[in-house]
Amino acid sequence: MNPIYHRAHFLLSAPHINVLPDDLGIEVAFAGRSNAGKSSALNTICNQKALARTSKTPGRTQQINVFPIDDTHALVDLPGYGYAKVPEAIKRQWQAALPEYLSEREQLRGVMLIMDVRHPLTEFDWHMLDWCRDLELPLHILLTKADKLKRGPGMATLQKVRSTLRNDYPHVSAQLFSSLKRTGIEEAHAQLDKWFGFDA
Ligand SMILES: Nc1nc2c(ncn2[C@@H]2O[C@H](COP(=O)(O)OP(=O)(O)OP(=O)(O)O)[C@@H](O)[C@H]2O)c(=O)[nH]1
Repeated sequence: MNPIYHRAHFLLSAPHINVLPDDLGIEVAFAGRSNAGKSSALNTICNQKALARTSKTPGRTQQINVFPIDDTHALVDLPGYGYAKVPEAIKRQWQAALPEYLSEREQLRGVMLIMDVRHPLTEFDWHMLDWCRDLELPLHILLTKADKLKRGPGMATLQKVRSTLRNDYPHVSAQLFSSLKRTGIEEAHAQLDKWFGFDA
């Protein structure tokens, strides 16, 4: 487990990718369908209770939140996707901005895609998978809320996701995760270490 992630701290919320600062160094983005458990996963990975606000009300994460770890490495929390109460115009704006961010953000090294293990590979997830594949951007799936399933069904879901993606999505890896039980943290840290170059 790499304690460097415990140093993550909130820097800013950006309403649009155009106003993100350019000098963040290497960046890893966290994406996910609204309510998948993205904020909780970020908090767990960074060992902080309220780094990214978690909420039982889906969709509170409507801005791009930036959490530097140090001067040259940052975690970026992208808005939760698919929240019903967000006005259509904002949804459309974000739908257009997301692929733009993925394609134009030069310092972006990888994407952590958070899925609820009970509802993996939603329509939004497939868009993310396709965009990242087209850009040859590595993507790692956290199948979170794994505590909601027994070990057998959890492992079966993981194997199913891996085998579904194996042939057509070579830049994708996947793991089980639980913020509640704090499982899968080491594996998630190892993936981040790789992207940030902390494993060298
Ligand atoms: N059992 C269990 N519940 C979880 C886990 N992670 C998140 N939750 C719950 O799922 C709900 C949504 O979690 P959040 O982390 O706020 O989800 P989010 O994806 O950031 O949601 P948005 O703000 O809409 O983007 C909350 O009620 C959490 O307590 C987990 O690992 N296990």
